[in-house]
Amino acid sequence: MTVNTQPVTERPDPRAFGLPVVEQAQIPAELRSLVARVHDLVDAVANTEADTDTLAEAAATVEGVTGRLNVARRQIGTMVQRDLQSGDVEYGTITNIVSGDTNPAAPPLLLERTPEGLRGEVTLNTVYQGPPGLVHGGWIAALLDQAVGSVSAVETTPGLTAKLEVNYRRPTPLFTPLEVTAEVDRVEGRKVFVSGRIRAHGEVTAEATALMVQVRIPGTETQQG
Ligand SMILES: CCCCCCCCCCCC(=O)SCCNC(=O)CCNC(=O)[C@H](O)C(C)(C)COP(=O)(O)OP(=O)(O)OC[C@H]1O[C@@H](n2cnc3c(N)ncnc32)[C@H](O)[C@@H]1OP(=O)(O)O
Repeated sequence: MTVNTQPVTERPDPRAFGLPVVEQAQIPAELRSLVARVHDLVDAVANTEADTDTLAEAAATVEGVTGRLNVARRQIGTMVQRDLQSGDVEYGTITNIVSGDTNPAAPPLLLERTPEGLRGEVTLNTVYQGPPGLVHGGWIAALLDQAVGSVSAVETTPGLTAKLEVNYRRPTPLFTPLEVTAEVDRVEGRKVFVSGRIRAHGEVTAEATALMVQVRIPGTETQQG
């Protein structure tokens, strides 16, 4: 791996950019429970064949609960600080659609550091369905984008996806543990070349290569190129 970038120890703190940061351990258990219940609710709604009286009652109940929760909303861009088992600190948006702690629509994908990069496991239900019984191709890309973006952020500094190429090798099944891995291949100035894979039953179902461009950090332009 060619490394020509900022040392990891200089990873920017989102607070310096005016973004609120919530420590993962400080997310209340009650909120985590609510997120899990609503995650299950989305699946139930997507698949229900309940009678119309039950549907109308459920809609009214959910509308009421939504109103009560909307009384106090977080600032857009709120970040969560995660302390990885490896001792690294990672920041992500708290509502990130793939891995956000408070997003009931997130599967969620939780990634941990390995000697090669990052690794996580996720099992998707019919909310993520594309073809019958299979994961939607856009969601496969989303999982891979998150994994390669995260490995770039953890191993170098945070960036945005400039280019993502996905090869769909085999159908990716629902209700099956999927292994997601990502690694940094090389770094050239602000350009971080990364790759990722999804495996089901040990077989690669999709793989991606991507270019992440590191975010410009004020005061470091000459180091970053
Ligand atoms: C803290 C939280 C962490 C949290 C952890 C993060 C996990 C998040 C994972 C999800 C990631 C996302 O979804 S990100 C969201 C989707 N992506 C986006 O919205 C990005 C939209 N695009 C952009 O904003 C911009 O194009 C950028 C930032 C990518 C690049 O703009 P820039 O910063 O002005 O840089 P620029 O000078 O143009 O390019 C720098 C170098 O990269 C090359 N380059 C740029 N784009 C491309 C390209 N598509 N293909 C080839 N090469 C390219 C240029 O030629 C140049 O090479 P050279 O001349 O230097 O050789």
